[in-house]
Amino acid sequence: MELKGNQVLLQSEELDRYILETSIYPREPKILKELRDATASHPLAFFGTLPSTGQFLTMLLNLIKAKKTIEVGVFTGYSLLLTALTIPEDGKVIAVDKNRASFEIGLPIIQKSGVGHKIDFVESEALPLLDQLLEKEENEGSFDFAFVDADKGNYWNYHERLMKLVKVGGVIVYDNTLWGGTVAMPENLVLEQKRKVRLETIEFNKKMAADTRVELCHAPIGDGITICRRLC
Ligand SMILES: C[S@@+](CC[C@H](N)C(=O)[O-])C[C@H]1O[C@@H](n2cnc3c(N)ncnc32)[C@H](O)[C@@H]1O
Ligand SMILES: O=c1cc(-c2ccc(O)cc2)oc2c(O)c(O)ccc12
Repeated sequence: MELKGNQVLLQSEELDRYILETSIYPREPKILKELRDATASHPLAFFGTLPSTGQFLTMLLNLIKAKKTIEVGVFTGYSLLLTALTIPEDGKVIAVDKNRASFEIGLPIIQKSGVGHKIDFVESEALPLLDQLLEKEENEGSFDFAFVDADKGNYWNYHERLMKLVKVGGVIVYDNTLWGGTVAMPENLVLEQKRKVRLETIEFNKKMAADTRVELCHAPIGDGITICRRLC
């Protein structure tokens, strides 16, 4: 069956709600909830990183003690704000999005949070920005962490660049890599508007699975996330 709405990959929406209400919403920082609420009336509100994914990203950032990070795909800033809240006072997140207007919806909340100074937002297509970062030798292997949540057809292009920017032992997370569960469905059961990204995601997942440069974990959190750790 096609997955819709909040893209629940679990056995039931009730189980998804159970996890949210038991373990996620009560621990979600108030300022992130505020940003989520400010995004709720946006016609593309479903773009926002899911709180389940956000909670996992926060734990991962803490576990690896991430200090210098990159984010590709900001929208109104949910994952960006959680990153800035989690990295240390002298940490930095370089965030790129081709659309500044959506970032500006979250900006007043980010400014109020007191962690805005850790954020360098760049309005740009992501590929040229990553290429620009790579032009400076000092950026190579200098990032602890990257989160990618933008155009799915470019994920492999982002991966090739991020593999040079992230240090050996650093972590890259890709969002939406189960694409509402459609990656495992026959095409004829998938809504027409989801088919292109489904094929792009299947192709990306195949390439990632074969990439021996990384340790890999493909986890059914949120809309599916792929976590990879650079090995060499
Ligand atoms: C799903 S949203 C990101 C959600 C965000 N992580 C959050 O927590 O709310 C995807 C974003 O990627 C941006 N985007 C899509 N293609 C892009 C590209 N080629 N370069 C830069 N940004 C892009 C869109 O403008 C959009 O804001
Ligand atoms: O419904 C979407 C669509 C996208 C998307 C598709 C194609 C692009 O070039 C950029 C973005 O991304 C989404 C996403 O990241 C998400 O978490 C939920 C829904 C969608």
